[in-house]
Amino acid sequence: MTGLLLDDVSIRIPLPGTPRRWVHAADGVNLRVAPGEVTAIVGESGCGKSVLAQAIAGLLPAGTRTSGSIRLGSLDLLALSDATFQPLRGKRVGLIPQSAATHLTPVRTVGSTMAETLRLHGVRTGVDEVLADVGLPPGTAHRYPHELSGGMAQRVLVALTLALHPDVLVADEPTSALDPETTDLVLARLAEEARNGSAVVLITHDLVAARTVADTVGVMYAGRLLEVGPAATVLHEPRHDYAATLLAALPENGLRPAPGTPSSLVDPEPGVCAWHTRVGLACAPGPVATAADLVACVPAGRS
Ligand SMILES: Nc1ncnc2c1ncn2[C@@H]1O[C@H](COP(=O)(O)OP(=O)(O)OP(=O)(O)O)[C@@H](O)[C@H]1O
Ligand code: NI
Repeated sequence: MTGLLLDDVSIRIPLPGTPRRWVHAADGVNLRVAPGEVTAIVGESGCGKSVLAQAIAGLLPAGTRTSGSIRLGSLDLLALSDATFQPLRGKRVGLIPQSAATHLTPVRTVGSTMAETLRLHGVRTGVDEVLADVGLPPGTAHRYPHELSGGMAQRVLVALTLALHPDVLVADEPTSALDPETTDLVLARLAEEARNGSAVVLITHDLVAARTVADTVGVMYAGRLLEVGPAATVLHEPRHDYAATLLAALPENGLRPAPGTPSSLVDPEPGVCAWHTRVGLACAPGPVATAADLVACVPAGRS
C-alpha cells in the first residue's frame, strides 16, 4: 500500500469581514505517514489537527489557501479538485470525522446508509458484521442517527470507515465519546488496520491513546509540527519543551497544566515563536524548522 508524504504544507483559512484576516492553521508541515504504521498527531485544542485531517481528506473550507503538497503515490491530494477527489474517498483515503453524529444521514436508518456505502465500494461484508467489528449489536442497523448516543454514532463511523480498508485512514479523535473499554477496542482495530498495510493517522489530544498504538508521533503547536519521531522517544524523552509540557499534564506526571493559553492562529506576527512567547521565555538557539525531525522552536509566520 501507499504511504502519505506531506511536504511543507501550509494552510490559511479566511475569516469573514474586512480587512481580510487569515487563520494560519498549518505552517510548513513536513511528515511521512508510512504504510503499516499508526502516526499520531497530538497537541492542544485549536492547534490545527483537524484542519490537517481535512486537508488530507480533501475537505478544507471554501476559500482556503494552501501551499506545499500531500503526496499519495503519484497524486498530490492538496492540488485535486473536489470532483477528482471524490472517487478516492473511502477506498484510498478514509476519514473518521471528529463530529461523527453529524455525518450520518438523519432521515435514513444507520443500516441503510451503511449498506449503500458498502455496496458503492464493492465491499461484500454485511452491515451486522461491520457493526460487530466495533462491538455494536445488530439492532443498531435499524436505528436512526438521532436514536444513537454520541459514542454509538462514533463507533458506526469507525466501523464503516474501517470496512472499506482505505490506503490512508485518518481518524480524528475517534475515541472522544467512548468509554475506556470501547476506546481500547477501537484503538486495537486501528492498529490492526495499520498492520494490514494501511497508513493510519490518529489525531488525538489523548497522549495515553497515542502511547498505546502509535509507532510515530508528531507534536503540533500553533499549526506547526514541533517534533516528530518514534512514539517511544517523543512520549518518554521529548526533545522539545512543548512536548515535555504536554507530558507533564498527564495524571501520572502530576497533572501540571500547560502554562498560559494557546496562541491565536489569526495572522500571527511574522518571525515570532508562538510557543516561547506564550511561556514568556527566550527562544533557544538552534535549528529552525526545515526537517521533519525538528527539535528547536519555529519562528511563527514562517511560510
Ligand atoms: N472553517 C473554519 N473557518 C475558520 N477557522 C477555522 C475553521 N476550521 C478551523 N478553524 C480554525 O483553525 C484552527 C485550528 O482548528 P482545528 O479544528 O484544526 O484544531 P484542533 O487541533 O483539531 O482542535 P480540537 O482538538 O479542539 O479538535 C483554530 O484556530 C480554528 O478556529
Ligand atoms: Ni521559540
